[in-house]
Amino acid sequence: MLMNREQLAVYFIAGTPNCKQSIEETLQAAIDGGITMFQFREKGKDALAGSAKKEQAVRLQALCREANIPFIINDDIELAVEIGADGVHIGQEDEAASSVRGKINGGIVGVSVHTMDEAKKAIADGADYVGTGPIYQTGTKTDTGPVAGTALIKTMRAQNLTIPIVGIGGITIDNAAPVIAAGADGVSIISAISYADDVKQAVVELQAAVESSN
Ligand SMILES: Nc1nc(C(F)(F)F)ncc1COP(=O)(O)OP(=O)(O)O
Ligand SMILES: [Mg+2]
Repeated sequence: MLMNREQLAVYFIAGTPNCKQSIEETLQAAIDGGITMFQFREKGKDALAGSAKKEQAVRLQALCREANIPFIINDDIELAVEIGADGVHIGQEDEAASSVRGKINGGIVGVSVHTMDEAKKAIADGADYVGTGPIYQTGTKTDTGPVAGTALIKTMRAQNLTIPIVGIGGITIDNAAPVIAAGADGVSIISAISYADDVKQAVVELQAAVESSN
């Protein structure tokens, strides 16, 4: 699936451990609010595995297909290939984007980067977008590096790297605008959506925050 940078605008990421309600209800409400891309990141305590994880992925993939938004799987390349996901997101400890691209025939490949060298390697390897952070303090990912702010986003743009960039880590309605102002094409959100009292409204407000700073 070809990706355009506008699809990164409000990129919802979630796994079953991150959701108050059922992940299906949360995802559908987020879709109704206007998310532009979804990533199934089934990680951490109580995360599903094996056939339960695959069946959950297939149900979420169907919701995304119905809404015509890309369905991305984090880390689990084999599962992405098996169910025909629209793409994968990989970290520095996974195989290179170049070899992943070969496996997901035309799917989207996103890479987590924390330095200019990692960003340049991801670009050379053919990544469709890079994710960088944590922009702010995050409560979700326990093994993050130090809070990075928007420095790497600004540096990448200052050096005329044009690859689509999404910021991640502690982003909320109130602090999303600076991420876009720094040069990111979108924001990746877990808790500010999945734990919102009104998921749909939270997405609507995030979309407005992103659009206001474009
Ligand atoms: N899942 C992610 N998605 C993004 C995206 F760009 F989509 F916002 N950025 C970063 C991550 C972090 O992924 P994770 O598997 O927890 O850690 P690591 O990067 O160390 O593999
Ligand atoms: Mg990973």
